[in-house]
Amino acid sequence: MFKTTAGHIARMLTIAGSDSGGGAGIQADLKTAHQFAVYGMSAITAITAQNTLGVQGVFPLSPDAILQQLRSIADDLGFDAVKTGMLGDAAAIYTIASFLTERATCPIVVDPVMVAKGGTPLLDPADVQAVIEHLLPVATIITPNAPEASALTGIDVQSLAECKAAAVRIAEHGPQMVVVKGGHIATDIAERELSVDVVYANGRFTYFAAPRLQTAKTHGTGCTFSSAIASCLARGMEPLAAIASAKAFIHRAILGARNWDVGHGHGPTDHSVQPVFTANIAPGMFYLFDGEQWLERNDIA
Ligand SMILES: Nc1ncnc2c1ncn2[C@@H]1O[C@H](COP(=O)(O)OP(=O)(O)O)[C@@H](O)[C@H]1O
Ligand SMILES: Cc1ncc(COP(=O)(O)O)c(N)n1
Repeated sequence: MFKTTAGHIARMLTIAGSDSGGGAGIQADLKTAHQFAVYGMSAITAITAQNTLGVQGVFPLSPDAILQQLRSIADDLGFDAVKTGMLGDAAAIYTIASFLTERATCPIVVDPVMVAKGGTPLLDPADVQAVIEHLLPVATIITPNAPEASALTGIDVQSLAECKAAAVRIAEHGPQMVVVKGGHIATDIAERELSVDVVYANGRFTYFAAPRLQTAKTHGTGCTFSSAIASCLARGMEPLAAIASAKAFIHRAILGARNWDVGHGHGPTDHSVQPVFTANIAPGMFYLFDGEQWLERNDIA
């Protein structure tokens, strides 16, 4: 059931690429919004011919085609949160950032997508500067993975300490909150292999950890995570609670699809798992998700 407040239905807009394989991009974003009982809309930036083995083709849409979609949505439907994913090139990034500056009065989650899981570039490294100059200043929350945090800062991000250093550097460009995701780095804490997402805002770090799941079925994890954050923000949740819910959701989604037989490579996650809504998240703490709930575990940090 959609969450309504006096007839208002929470609405989330994704500005991203299409994944023909259905596991990442706008397909992941809309499935995620639906699972959070949020009304999802999309402005498509590029069409990819893609499956779990890799990306076979990329067909970008013109900045004008992107802008017309955005105007159609803004002129009629409106939105309570925006998420951006794969954007194409510097011209598309500039068009989208200008639109958001003029027309968005809601939270904006930027997932700075650069490379697909199989290794295909989805953004030319020459266009990273456009992300820094135009997109970071409009972002409420930015969610780079470790290689993206490296590309945005020049810091070789391979450890928790480097995640923290990169987060501080990225925040200097304007986003209110930075989440450096831990999917790509091995973090052993108290003899447990964890996937730790580091959040930085207002000079403080908050940590969201979950056991690292041993599986290659992680296609679309970043898309799913960022659209879950945007969906929670659209529902009016606080940013840290939104990130906790999103991390719990992606953990359950990876777990849910571990025995799936969809595709022969990096398989998709299970977007039909149940969201976890968490209210009591305090800044500056270390949280561990046990599959059901968030536990405050400053003892293991
Ligand atoms: N093997 C894993 N086990 C548990 N959580 C994971 C795993 N891989 C990724 N995640 C989580 O999925 C989300 C996306 O992370 P990541 O894979 O780093 O992003 P991206 O898809 O952009 O590369 C993060 O919350 C991360 O902690
Ligand atoms: C259209 C599109 N957008 C984004 C990704 C990145 O996927 P991931 O979430 O696994 O980083 C992708 N593979 N395809």
